[in-house]
Parts: sequence; C-alpha cells; structure tokens
Amino acid sequence: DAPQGGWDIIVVGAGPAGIIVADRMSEAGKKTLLIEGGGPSYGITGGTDAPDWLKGEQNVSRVDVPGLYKSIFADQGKLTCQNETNAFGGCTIGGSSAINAGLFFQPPASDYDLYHAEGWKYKDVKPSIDKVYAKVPNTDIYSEDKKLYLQSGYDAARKWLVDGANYTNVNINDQANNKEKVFGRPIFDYDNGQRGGPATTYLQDALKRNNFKLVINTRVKRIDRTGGLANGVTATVNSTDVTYKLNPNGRVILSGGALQSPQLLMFSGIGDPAIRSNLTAGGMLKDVTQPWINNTAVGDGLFDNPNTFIEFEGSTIESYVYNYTDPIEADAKLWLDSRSGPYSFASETSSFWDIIKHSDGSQTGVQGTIDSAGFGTYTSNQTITLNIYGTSGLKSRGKVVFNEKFQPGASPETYYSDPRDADDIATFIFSIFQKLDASLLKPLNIPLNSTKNEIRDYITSSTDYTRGQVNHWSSSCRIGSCVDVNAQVVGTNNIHVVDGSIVEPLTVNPQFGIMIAAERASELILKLNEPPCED
Ligand SMILES: Cc1cc2nc3c(=O)[nH]c(=O)nc-3n(C[C@H](O)[C@H](O)[C@H](O)COP(=O)(O)OP(=O)(O)OC[C@H]3O[C@@H](n4cnc5c(N)ncnc54)[C@H](O)[C@@H]3O)c2cc1C
Repeated sequence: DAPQGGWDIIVVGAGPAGIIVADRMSEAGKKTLLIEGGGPSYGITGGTDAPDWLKGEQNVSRVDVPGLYKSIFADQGKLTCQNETNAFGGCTIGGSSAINAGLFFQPPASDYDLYHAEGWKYKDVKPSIDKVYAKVPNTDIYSEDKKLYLQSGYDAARKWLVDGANYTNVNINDQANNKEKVFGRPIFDYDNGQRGGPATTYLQDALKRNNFKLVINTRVKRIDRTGGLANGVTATVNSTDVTYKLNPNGRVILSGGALQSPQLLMFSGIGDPAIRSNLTAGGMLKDVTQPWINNTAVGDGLFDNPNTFIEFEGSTIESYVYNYTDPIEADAKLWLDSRSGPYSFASETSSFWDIIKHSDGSQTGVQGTIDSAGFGTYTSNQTITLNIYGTSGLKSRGKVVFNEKFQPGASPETYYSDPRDADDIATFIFSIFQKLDASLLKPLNIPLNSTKNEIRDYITSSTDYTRGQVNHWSSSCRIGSCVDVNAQVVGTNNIHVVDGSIVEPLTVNPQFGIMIAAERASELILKLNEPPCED
C-alpha cells in the first residue's frame, strides 16, 4: 500500500522513543507511520553486516552481538549518523540503541521529583516505568550459561569501593532510587545473550498490526504546516521528495533524538528567531512558505555527560580486548553455541554512583563505570578503564548548533561552562582516590595523591582521556519551555517532540529514562482528544 496516504500519526525517527510511541499509537488504533532515515540494523530488521565468524548464524548481524559494541568506533558501517550529525550516534532502526553498550539503568525517583515538570513527577511516570519493565527484559546475568566473565576488574573495584570506601553492594535496578555510595554489576537490556531493546520488543509488536507501517532509508526534511498546524511531512527517498499526509486531527511526533529533532523543527521554520538568517542564507528554509514560529527553547539546554577516563593498572587485573574479525576461538564458540562468554556483554563489569550535596540543598549525581581493558597509550594486559561521568544536577547547559553543512552538534558550553560541575566531579574522584590502595589499582594518567584542584585542572584540560563526548544527548527541548506537558511544541497545534530532547539530565545512562518518557508522552498524547484546529 502507498504510505503517502492519510495517517493519524507520523513518527519521525525509529530510535528507542520513536519505536515506543509508534507502538503505543498503533496499539490504540491510530493509523501510524514510523519514518526512519537509516536502514536495517539487528538481524531481525534485515541487517546483514557481520564479520565472517558470524556469517553462518541465522538472523544475526554485528548489532546482535553485545561484545562487538566497541567495534562501532573503528568501523561505523552504515549504522551511524556520520553524514547527518556533527556528533556520534546511531542512525538506523533502533537509533543509538542499536549501537550502544546496552547499559539499562532505571533513573531514581529524585530525577523526576527534583528536575522534571508537573505531570512528570515520579508518581506520574511510575506506571510508565512498569510498562518498560513489562516489555523489555533486563538482567545483570547476561551470559546464557549464567556464568560471570572477565571479573578481575569487578573484583578489584569491589574491594576498593565496597570493602574500602563504604559503598553498598546492590542490584542497581532493584534499588534504583538509591544512588548514594552504591556499587553493583551493570544491568543490560540484552535478551538471551543478544542485544535486545525496543527494536526486538516494541517494534516487533507494532509490525504485527495492519495499521502500522515502518519506512526506512527515508529522511524527513521538513514538517509541512499551515501556521502551527502540521498537515504532513516531506522526506527524501532515493534523492526524490515524497510527501506523507496527515488525516484531519492527525499529529506529527518528532523522535529524531536530542540533536536531530530540534534540527527538524528549525528546518521547518520553528525555533529561535536568532538562527533564522543563518538558515535562510544557507538555503535551508527555501521551501518553508509559512511564517516562522518563535520558540527560543528549541535546541536550548542541550546536555551530555562530561567524561573522564582514568586508566588503572593492577597485579590482579587481566584485561580483555574484544576483536571484531578474529575473536579468541573459544570465546567465539561460546557465543555461537550458547550465547555465552565475553561476547554476551559489552565489556562493562561494574558501575557505581554517589551524590555530591551542596549547602543550598541542591545536589549533583556522579557515576563510575569500569571497562575490561585499557585505553589510549595504557593498554598493557593488566589495565582497565574507569569512566567517570557527571550526571543529574549539573548546571552547564549547551545548545544545538549547526556546522557548515548544517549538521547539528553541541555548542562548547555543553561541558563545564558552569565551574561547579568540574568541582563536583573532582570532589568525587578525590574522595574515591583517598580510599584507594595503589597496590590494588594504580592510576596511570593522573597521580593517586593529586589534590582536588589538580584533579579539576586535569579533567577540564583537553587530552585523550578528558572532556570526552559521551553522546548521551538530552534536554534540548525541555518540558515547560520548548514543549508543554503533553510534549507538544509550544506555538504549534499538533507537533510533538518525544525523545531524549524532553528528558532532563538523568543520574544514569539515558536510554531507560528516554523509554519512560516515550511511554508517558504516549499516554498524554492519546488523551488529547480535542481535534486540533487552525489558528
Ligand atoms: C556509542 C553510544 C553508546 C551509548 N551507550 C549507552 C548505554 O549503554 N546505555 C544507555 O542508556 N544509553 C547509551 N547511549 C545513549 C542512548 O543510546 C541514547 O540516549 C538513546 O538511543 C537516544 O534515544 P532517542 O530515541 O532520543 O534517539 P536516537 O537513538 O538518537 O534515535 C533517533 C533516530 O531518529 C532518526 N532520525 C533523526 N532525524 C531524522 C529525520 N529527519 N528523518 C528520519 N529519521 C530521523 C535517526 O536516524 C535515529 O535512528 C549510548 C549512545 C551512544 C552513541
């Protein structure tokens, strides 16, 4: 059937949020079109990109193997947004959930109660959390043989933090609300030793419905609108423009991620008027015939976790480096025969959190995640990497800005523009260093006896280990300013944003929280029964 016809709901972008919102809309009986700019990813979606050792497996691509996670940084294939954004991310079925590590942590209640708008407090989103759990399996025992692999880093970190620094050893999602001095094994959204997530669950449910259609390799250029009322979208398929039309009372939902949804709004003539002349000069608005809609919050407040790598060496550590083309034969066999072994997870062996409290009552979340190998010039077979993030409560806010190709990326203020952020992260590193015995783990890129100020100067300096982009994009179209409580873009009648853009900076890696937001927004949008009308 021709997808151009009348749709009740057009969702742009098949990342975690877009898949969920499209599934829920079609489940409610709405004729729903999900448009994805990228192509197949997981084997089940038609993805076939794979190293030779995987070629005999049915319906399995590189995407399905958790242990091939890091290969994406060396060989992006057709899975990433390298031609679309000035940042790293997935542009394929599943969005970044098809290329990420699969860490799947429930945000604490405080993320909603402290930072989110009315209508989005913990009591409001709790049913959405339950819905995510009901659809997506998640586990801290990912290997199908139930054995734990590559545990030398976990053992050393537990000794350091639990035995030495008074961290409590917890199941991270069972005690999701506790983020003060907690340590535990990472939780992943894998399913039977393979990558799971929205594309293997929600999307498969939606695809069974007659009123749902997914189109891929189709990039939306703009929303077609009369004033604030969207009538459809125009996309490019094989270099040709195609228009998809909405039914009367229909809605467009942008789920392109926190960089690309603001981009699409601006390309449709909705955003901060200050950007308008730049877009006009670049020819980006030549097909927008309607007056510009002012919304200065589009693209404003962009967040990503500031990142520091700390490399450690220890006599008990056995590093493990994953290999895309030539895995250790026994390890490849374990995965192929029984979805077990090191390739059944993405290399993170432990994770921990703390909270930095301020005298004004505010607080900052800080997180550590330990990987199975060294990085940069520290790659002996006794090294591991600790990733340190600042998380919720950070004060630096960036903007979505365009490069010369009009690809969206982050403005420099995204990281450390408020000095408190670096101070908080340095406080965290200093406090755990105070409890570390160098004979267990010796930091290699920053001395163990550094002062807090030295740590702060190091993490804010530009090196291969500091100021890294984590690509956990969020918060660029926040509820209460850019969109209203129903995730409807302020100044429009039927245009919504549902993805990382509407989520405040979270204490944990963002995918789970973005999925919660998609569930919550779906409920709210389905309640908007009033037909939208033209102004
Ligand atoms: C390398 C990496 C590792 C990560 N690891 C983790 C992790 O372990 N745990 C975790 O919680 N988070 C992780 N993240 C972050 C997480 O994956 C993202 O936060 C999440 O996927 C964002 O979801 P989203 O729905 O907002 O958008 P995205 O995942 O960005 O999906 C947006 C989709 O929309 C499509 N799209 C955009 N614009 C258009 C358009 N105009 N027309 C058509 N299609 C369009 C894109 O192609 C893309 O497929 C990681 C991210 C990266 C990049």
